[in-house]
Amino acid sequence: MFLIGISLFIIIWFIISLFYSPLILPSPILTFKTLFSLFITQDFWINYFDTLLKSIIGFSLSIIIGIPIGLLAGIKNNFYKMIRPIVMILQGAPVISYIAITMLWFGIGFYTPVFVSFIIILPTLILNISEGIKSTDTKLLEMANIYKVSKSYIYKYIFLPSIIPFLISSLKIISGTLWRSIVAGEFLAGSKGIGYSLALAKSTLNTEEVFAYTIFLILNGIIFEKLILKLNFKPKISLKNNKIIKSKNINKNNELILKNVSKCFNNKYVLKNFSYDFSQNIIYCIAGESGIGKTTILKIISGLLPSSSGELISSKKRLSYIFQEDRLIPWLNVKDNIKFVSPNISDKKIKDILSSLNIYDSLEKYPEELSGGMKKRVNIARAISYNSDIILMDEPFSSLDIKNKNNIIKDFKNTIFNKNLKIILVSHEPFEIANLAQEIIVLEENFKFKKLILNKNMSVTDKTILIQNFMIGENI
Ligand SMILES: Nc1ncnc2c1ncn2[C@@H]1O[C@H](COP(=O)(O)OP(=O)(O)OP(=O)(O)O)[C@@H](O)[C@H]1O
Repeated sequence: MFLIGISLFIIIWFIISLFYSPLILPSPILTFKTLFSLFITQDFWINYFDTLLKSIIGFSLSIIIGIPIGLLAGIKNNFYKMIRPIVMILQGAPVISYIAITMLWFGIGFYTPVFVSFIIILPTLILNISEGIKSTDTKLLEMANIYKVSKSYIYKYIFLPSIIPFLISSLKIISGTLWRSIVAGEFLAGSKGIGYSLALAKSTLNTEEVFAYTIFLILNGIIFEKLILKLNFKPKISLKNNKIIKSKNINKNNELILKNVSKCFNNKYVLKNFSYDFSQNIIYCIAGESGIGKTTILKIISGLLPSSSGELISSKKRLSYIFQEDRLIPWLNVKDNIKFVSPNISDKKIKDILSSLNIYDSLEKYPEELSGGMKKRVNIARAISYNSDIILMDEPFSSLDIKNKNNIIKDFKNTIFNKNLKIILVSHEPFEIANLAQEIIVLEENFKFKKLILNKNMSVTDKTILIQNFMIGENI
C-alpha cells in the first residue's frame, strides 16, 4: 500500500508537470535526474554533513542541558511547577521568531541553526524526562529506602535507567522537528548546509534543484525517523562495586514492641490500640482476613508508614523486607540486585545464599529471564544477604504452585537455620504458617486479636490442623 501511494503521488505529479514549464513545476524525472547530479558533487555532501553536524550539536546540547533540568523537575515538584510555564512559553513560540531572534544574536552562519534546533527540542526533552522520573516505580524506591541504599545508588541505578525509555520516546518525537528546524534555520540564516543550498537554488530560480533538495530532505527525514522508531533499547547495566559502606553497629538488644499503635486512613481506623511484644528472636506470623491491617503493621514496623498514634519501641537498625511483589530492579542481574542492597557482600557469600536457595544458576540472569518462583527466591536471597536481624515477610510465597511453594519454604528454612533471626511473616495459609511460625497472631474484627503459641514438638500436619481450627475460631 505504501508503494502504491508513492507511485500514485509520482504519477499525479508527472501528469500535472506536463502542463507547466520546468521553471514552475519540474517533472519527477527531471527532479530525480537533478538529484542524482547533485549526489555526485562534493559540494552536496559537504553541505549535507554540515547540516548533520549541526543536528548532532543541537541535539547533544539539549541532552546535556535538558537531562539535569528534567531530572530536577521530576524529583522536586516545586521546581517542576516553576519550570512548567517557562517550558510552555518555549514550546509556544513559532520557529520563525526563534530564527529572527538568533539571527540578531549570532548573525548568519553556523550557530543560528544550531541554537534554533536546541531551543526547539529542549522543552520536549525536559518534559519527557521529568515525566520519566515521576513515573519511576515507587515500589523500587520504597525497597531502596528500606535497605538504606545510598542516594547516589538510587540516582544511578533507579532514576537514570528509568528515564531511558522516555529519552527514546522524546527522540522519536523530536527527530523530525530537529531536522526541520535546522533546515529552516539554514534557509534563513545559514552560510552552509542543505537548507542554505535550498535557499541558493531558490534565489537563482533553479526550480529543479529546489525540488531535488526538497525530495532529498523528505527522504532523509523518513529514513531518519524510521531508524529512530526502530530503537527499542531496554537498559541492562551492571553495578560498579566500588563503594564500601561500613556495616552499622547492630544493637544486640532484641526489643521490638508496638504499644497502643493506631493507624487511620481517610478518618477510618485500620488499627486501633494494637499492642504486641515481638522481642523474641523467633518466627511470628500475623494472619487474618484480607484488608484487616496485616501489611499495615509490617509497614509501621519498617518505617514505610507512620502510625497515627502509639509507640514503636525498637532497638534494631537493620531490617529486611520481603515484599508481596518481587521488587527486583529490571535492568540489574540477580547478582547486582543483591549487591544493590548489600554493596560489601563477597561473591562467595552471594554464591552460598543463592546455592542454599537453589538458584545459583541464575546469578547472571535478569529478572525478565526468571520464572515467578525464581523471582521470589531472589527476593528472599536479597533480604538474607542484607545481614539484618529482622526480616519482614509479606505473603512471600503467594501465587506459587504447591510444589514450588513447598520447595521454597524448605530452602528458606535451610538458609535461615541457626541464624537467630527475628522474622515477622504475614500469611493466610495454615500449611505455610505451620512450617515456619512459632507464634501466631490472628487479627479479628473490632480491632481485637488472638494469639497461639505452637508446640515445636508437634508434627507439621498436626500444627496445620490446629492453626486451621484456630483461624476459623474453633476453641483450642
Ligand atoms: N495508603 C493507604 N491509603 C488508604 N487506605 C489504605 C492504605 N493502605 C492500606 N489501606 C487500607 O487499610 C486496610 C488494611 O490494609 P492492609 O494492606 O494492611 O490489609 P491486609 O490485611 O494486609 O490485606 P491483604 O491480606 O489483602 O494484603 C485496607 O482496607 C486498605 O484498603
